[in-house]
Amino acid sequence: MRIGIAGIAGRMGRLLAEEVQAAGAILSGGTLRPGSRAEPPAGLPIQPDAAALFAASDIVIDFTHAEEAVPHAELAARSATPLVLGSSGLSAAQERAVAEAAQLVPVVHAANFAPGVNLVLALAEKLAAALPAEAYDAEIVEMHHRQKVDAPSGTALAMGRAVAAGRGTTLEAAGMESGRDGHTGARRTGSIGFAALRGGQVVGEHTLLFAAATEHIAITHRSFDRRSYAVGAVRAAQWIIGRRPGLYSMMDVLGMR
Ligand SMILES: NC(=O)C1=CN([C@@H]2O[C@H](COP(=O)(O)OP(=O)(O)OC[C@H]3O[C@@H](n4cnc5c(N)ncnc54)[C@H](OP(=O)(O)O)[C@@H]3O)[C@@H](O)[C@H]2O)C=CC1
Ligand SMILES: O=C(O)C1=N[C@H](C(=O)O)C[C@H](O)C1
Repeated sequence: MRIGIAGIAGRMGRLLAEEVQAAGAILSGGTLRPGSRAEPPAGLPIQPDAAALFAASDIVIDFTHAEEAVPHAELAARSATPLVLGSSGLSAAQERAVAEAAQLVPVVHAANFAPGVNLVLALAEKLAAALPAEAYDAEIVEMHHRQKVDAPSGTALAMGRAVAAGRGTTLEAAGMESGRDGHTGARRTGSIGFAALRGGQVVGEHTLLFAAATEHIAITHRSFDRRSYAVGAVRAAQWIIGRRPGLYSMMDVLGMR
């Protein structure tokens, strides 16, 4: 199996290259951002552009940037090359375009490829179904390294969606309260709150709180090593081969639904 890696010089790209090789797959190459000054990992094949990467690969893994998600999904559909997509911060229109491409080619898009986070997402939905939204306010706090460019994190949004699903609604309908500042007014019942911290080299921390008048429940997931994401993404790449076109999640890969 030939696996290609978009953004091979990135924090995730480098680890993905190692994990593809550790899994015994062939690393068909990687791409750099046009004009990039980043040093690619020594000895790894660099493709001139994304089209060449897709042509040389049986599967492509993309952990780059939201802006690349749609062009990469379209290339995947055109070349019938399954895609494992990890980038976060996609707009609603970008999410829709990826879903459209996934009608033609299998795509795994996950906010977080670490197995533990996916268990937390399942738990979040169950807790939200059991705890009345009128009494238990759902708040999500996340912290990441100072280089992260999008907020709230994709994982925090996935937690919000899981809570909304448990309450029989959507995140959009429930309402997001994000980045509170100034005279915000009182919290709206049923809305889902988000707070994003950035600093140092925190790999990724997420806490989901259900806060009521007399008690609160908190579930925290902490990632200490990006390798758990890379191992999960390579597992998704091995799983996706031979699947029907469609948009899959890490829950599908882990057999959790
Ligand atoms: N789903 C998951 O489990 C996880 C998802 N992520 C997500 O993966 C993405 C990448 O994270 P990370 O590896 O930390 O980021 P980095 O900035 O370290 O790496 C991004 C790589 O993509 C390249 N790139 C290509 N096109 C673009 C573009 N348009 N804008 C910016 N970079 C581009 C960069 O090139 P250059 O080197 O020239 O800048 C770089 O090599 C993020 O969206 C992050 O949120 C991260 C970890 C886990
Ligand atoms: O940018 C990161 O680093 C991470 N991004 C993902 C997200 O936005 O949730 C996953 C993980 O938290 C690390």
